[in-house]
Amino acid sequence: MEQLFVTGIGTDVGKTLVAAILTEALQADYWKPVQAGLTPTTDTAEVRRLVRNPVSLFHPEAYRLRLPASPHAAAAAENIRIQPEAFQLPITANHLIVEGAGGLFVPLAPGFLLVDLLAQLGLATVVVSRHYLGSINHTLLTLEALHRRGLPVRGLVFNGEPNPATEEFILQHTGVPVLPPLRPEAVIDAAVVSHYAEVYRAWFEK
Ligand SMILES: Nc1ncnc2c1ncn2[C@@H]1O[C@H](COP(=O)(O)OP(=O)(O)OP(=O)(O)O)[C@@H](O)[C@H]1O
Ligand SMILES: C[C@H](N)[C@H](N)CCCCCC(=O)O
Ligand SMILES: [Mg+2]
Repeated sequence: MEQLFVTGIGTDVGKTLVAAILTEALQADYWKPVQAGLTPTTDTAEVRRLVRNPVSLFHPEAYRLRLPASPHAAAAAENIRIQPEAFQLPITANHLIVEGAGGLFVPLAPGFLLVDLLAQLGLATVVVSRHYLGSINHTLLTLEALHRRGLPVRGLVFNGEPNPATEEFILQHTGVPVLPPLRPEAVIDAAVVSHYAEVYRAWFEK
C-alpha cells in the first residue's frame, strides 16, 4: 500500500492538484491534516471535486482553521494551539494520500513545524516543485531538509512550462526519482485530473 505525504517547495505550487491526481490514480483515500482557510473552498472539497472514482474516502481534517494564513497564526487567531498528539493517521486498508500545508518549515505551533508532523507520521513524500525564478533554490532546500531527516522521497513533480535546465540540474544534483510533470492547464477539472491519473497509474505500475 502507498501512504504518501504530498509536500511542496511552498504554498500554491500545486500540491492539491498533485494530491488529486494521486488519489484518482491509486483510488486512494485523502487526508489534509491542517486546513488554514475555509473559503472559497478547502483542499479536501477541491480533491473531492476533481476525483471521480467511487472508492476514495475523504478523512476529516484534524484542524480546520478559518484564516488563510500560516497554521500557527491561523490557530492563534482562534485561541487554539495545534498539538502534535492530535494527529493520528486515519485507519484505512486503502492507499492514503496526505497533503501538507505550504512548505516543510511552515510552523504549526511553537517548536513544531510541518516537517516534524511528517517525521511523526513516518510517511514517504511526493515533493511538488513549481517553475519560477528562485524555484531551484527552494527545491534543493526542501530536498536537503528531507534528506537530513532520513525522510524518503518517492518522487518529485515539476509543475509548469517545461524548464529542462532547471529540471536536469535538480535531478542530477539530488538523484531523486521524478514523477510525470504537470503542464499549465486552461482549466483544472475532473477530466484533466483523470488524464494525468492514467499517466501516474502507469508510473506506479512500472
Ligand atoms: N498545472 C497547472 N495548471 C493550471 N493551474 C494550476 C496548475 N497547478 C496548480 N494550478 C492552480 O494553482 C493554484 C494553486 O495550486 P494548489 O491549490 O494545488 O496549491 P497548493 O500547493 O496545494 O497550496 P496550499 O499550500 O494552499 O495547499 C490552484 O488554483 C490550482 O488550480
Ligand atoms: C493559507 C495557505 N493557502 C496555506 N494553506 C498555508 C501557507 C502557509 C505559509 C507560511 C509561510 O511559509 O510563510
Ligand atoms: Mg493545497
